[in-house]
Amino acid sequence: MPDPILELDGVGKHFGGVVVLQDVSFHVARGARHALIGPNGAGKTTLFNVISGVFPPDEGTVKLNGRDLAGVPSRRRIAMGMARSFQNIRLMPHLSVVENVMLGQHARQGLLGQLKPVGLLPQARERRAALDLLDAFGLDAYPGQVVANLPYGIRKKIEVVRALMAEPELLLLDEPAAGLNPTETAALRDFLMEVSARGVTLLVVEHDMPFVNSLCEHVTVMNFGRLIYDGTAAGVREDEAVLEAYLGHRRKGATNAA
Ligand SMILES: Nc1ncnc2c1ncn2[C@@H]1O[C@H](COP(=O)(O)OP(=O)(O)OP(=O)(O)O)[C@@H](O)[C@H]1O
Repeated sequence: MPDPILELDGVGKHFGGVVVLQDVSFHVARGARHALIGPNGAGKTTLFNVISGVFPPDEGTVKLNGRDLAGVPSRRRIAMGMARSFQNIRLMPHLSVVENVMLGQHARQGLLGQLKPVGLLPQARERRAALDLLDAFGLDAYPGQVVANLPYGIRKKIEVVRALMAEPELLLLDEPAAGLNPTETAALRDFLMEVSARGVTLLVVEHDMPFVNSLCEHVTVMNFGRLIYDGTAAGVREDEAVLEAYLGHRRKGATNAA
């Protein structure tokens, strides 16, 4: 791959005696919309935690823009260009939309966890940047509204916009379509296409396969902590190891012991 933004090489992780990730190696191309899929318990969230620096791998390396991230804490990774939005929305429900988006700037500075809402809310420049971002993504109807009062699909978009305040080159999205109805899912897909068109690389963990197929051109599949497929989204539908992982299909001629 000519210009990877993210490189994983031989990543392993165990919790006590349980091996959760084993020899995971793949690259994410700069500018890609790349999905990471696999059955429940395959290790996807654990891998996201290793990539974003929640905990270190036991083996292997993770590189961002060619730089080894060993020992680099999460907040520093954000400053280096990596942002993450979580499966369960982590917006502050009692704050307004624009205030929540402004907090994304503090995430870049490593302050999100230390902020006391309202009292330390920052300045006009950051408010302007947040408003511009909301405007750019068609969310200009919402800045003053309290997040708790908004539909789930809109809150999902706001969470992504907040992550964009950190001006990431690489955005990690953990099950962005979970809990959305089909209309909201389609709107989120269009929204993420727009984010991608602005040059942000997307790495997306997702169970919703129609959503994956309509958003991502590259798919990596994990099963039992190992990588079983890494290639085009079109090819994944034909791959026997993937079919077997999801559906329990047996290859022709395979024995029960195989
Ligand atoms: N802190 C931990 N301690 C022990 N085991 C863990 C820990 N975190 C995850 N695991 C185990 O690691 C395996 C992989 O979990 P992980 O959450 O990464 O999978 P996943 O692919 O994200 O699953 P899902 O699609 O259900 O979210 C599971 O068997 C899980 O029980």
